[in-house]
Amino acid sequence: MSVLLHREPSVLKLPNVAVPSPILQMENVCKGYGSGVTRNEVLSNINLDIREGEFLAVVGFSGSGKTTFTQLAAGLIQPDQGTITMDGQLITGPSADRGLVFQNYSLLPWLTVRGNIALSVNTVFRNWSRAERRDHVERFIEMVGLSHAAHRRPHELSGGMRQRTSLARTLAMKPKMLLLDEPLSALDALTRSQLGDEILKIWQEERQTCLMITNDVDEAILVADRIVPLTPGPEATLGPIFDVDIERPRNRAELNDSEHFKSLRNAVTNYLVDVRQQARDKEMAASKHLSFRLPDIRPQDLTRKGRIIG
Ligand SMILES: Nc1ncnc2c1ncn2[C@@H]1O[C@H](COP(=O)(O)OP(=O)(O)OP(=O)(O)O)[C@@H](O)[C@H]1O
Repeated sequence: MSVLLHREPSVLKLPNVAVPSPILQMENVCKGYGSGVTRNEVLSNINLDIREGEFLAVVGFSGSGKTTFTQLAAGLIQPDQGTITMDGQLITGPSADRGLVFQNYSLLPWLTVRGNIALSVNTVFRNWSRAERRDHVERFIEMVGLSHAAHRRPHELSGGMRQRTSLARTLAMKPKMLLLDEPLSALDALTRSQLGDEILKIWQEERQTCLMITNDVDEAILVADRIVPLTPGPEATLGPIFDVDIERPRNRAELNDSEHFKSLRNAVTNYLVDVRQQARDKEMAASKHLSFRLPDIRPQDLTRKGRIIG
């Protein structure tokens, strides 16, 4: 096995391998916030095809614009320039086709686990019979291992259980595409790896197209078919695509001993470290040319006779 790095993903030619058609496409997308001197150009010239059925991970540093990227894909915000399409249709707002799981759960506090999931199911599948909807809700509660806690409200759940509920609620709506915005980042290390394994298992069963945003390279390699780094901001953009050609099902413990896993981890990490260093060098060089014009102030003699201080 080898580390495949595609500097030009669009011209990639893989012999005898049919590349699935893209489900979501971003073309020359730019997004910033604010105006005038406070304007912050967050993302610049983002081009990406997300293929039907693939698990794609975007990895980047904190503050580089990962959440902005997910919100654009979800349709919660609009690009300043460029286009984002799903199945060829321009994305102009949120849709049940794209299910979003946030890092902070966003559950309704007055509803139980079952109630939170049922609310979404009842909204999306209005035409189903009551029994169908009930069975569907129970299936997803079971899928995320929360049958024993289905009657509990969010404040009675651990962080991991809340995130499971959030995941089940989104999965139960059967979106064509899952958008996972750092779903594990608020969790402790043990729960993080456990839920990471569960997400992977569920994805292997359901095979929905999945876009996961993360700052954890190991996590990305464990779950993804392809990894794309996001360079540091401002004007963050996507780097080269790394293929994760590691057979599935993948096992976290076995991967740790795999030479291929290690070389891929080094390749992605080195790329991220390099681009961060370049960004810092650029910042340093720019700051050297900065000159400040000091105001022309004449010092006053405050000890002059007759002058009262205090
Ligand atoms: N609504 C907004 N208005 C103004 N600035 C914003 C807004 N949302 C994000 N930003 C700014 O855009 C930049 C990128 O933020 P974003 O949350 O997308 O990054 P991130 O990579 O998800 O960060 P983190 O890893 O810390 O969650 C930051 O400088 C942030 O302050």
